[in-house]
Amino acid sequence: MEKFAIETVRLSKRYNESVLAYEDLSMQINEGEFCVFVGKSGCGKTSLLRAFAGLNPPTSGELKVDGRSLYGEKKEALVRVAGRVGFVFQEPNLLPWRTVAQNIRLPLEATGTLKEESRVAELAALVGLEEFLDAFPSELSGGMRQRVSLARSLICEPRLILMDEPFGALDAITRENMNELLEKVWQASSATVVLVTHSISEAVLLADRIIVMTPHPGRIKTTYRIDEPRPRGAAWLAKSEAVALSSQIKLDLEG
Ligand SMILES: Nc1ncnc2c1ncn2[C@@H]1O[C@H](COP(=O)(O)OP(=O)(O)OP(=O)(O)O)[C@@H](O)[C@H]1O
Repeated sequence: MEKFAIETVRLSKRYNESVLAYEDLSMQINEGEFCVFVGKSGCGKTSLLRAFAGLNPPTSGELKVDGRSLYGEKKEALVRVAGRVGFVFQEPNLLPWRTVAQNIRLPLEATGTLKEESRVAELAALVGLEEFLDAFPSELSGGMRQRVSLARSLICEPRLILMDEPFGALDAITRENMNELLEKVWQASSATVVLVTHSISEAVLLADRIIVMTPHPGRIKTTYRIDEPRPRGAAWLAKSEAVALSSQIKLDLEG
């Protein structure tokens, strides 16, 4: 039987009388799946991602992460999930006075799991920063900083990695490199990834499944499954199937 990393039933979030961020979202994200949300600004993607992380309770509906009701009465589900979720934001949010190694290590200190220290060098190597362990964020490019942020999100061996427009601030070539790296990191980790992006090509390149949302309030408009083998690379994006899918998603977003 398929295990779900995330399951929602009619999930909604209302901030106040005039702002309904997302509404009636029912979905199941499988364990190990790479699921990408695409939608215009304001369709509630960040609010939803933060709900998955245990940081922003929905107003109604059911949300299960790893089989447990996240905001139910038993708060231990929230605590359990918090330790096993990696979060990557648009900005790398590194502490400028700490080195690369010290930034990657931060979640270990926060959770008191210092025994996993050897993973710092291992993860720095995975994201290609083994030579920069002692460098400070000010000495790194934007792409390198985001690679530190990615390594930091992996340090607690998360079962679920939530990514909110992680490469939106990077130039096109660095972004392509980061996409390749992310696919590699995901395959090595077997974690579930939920990625929010405005980039259709990024979604088509990386996703097992794309969920297109409509804005005000955010609802699921369409879902696409992509079975193309990995690693995909630019050759996949040039295939007629990928081009047609990208055009369809563009139409969905405009419609
Ligand atoms: N704390 C809050 N209080 C009130 N309204 C909020 C709050 N956070 C978000 N909103 C509103 O909820 C709606 C959804 O916001 P959210 O940031 O989740 O959307 P988004 O799809 O991630 O947008 P973007 O792509 O621009 O990041 C927006 O109208 C936003 O202004």
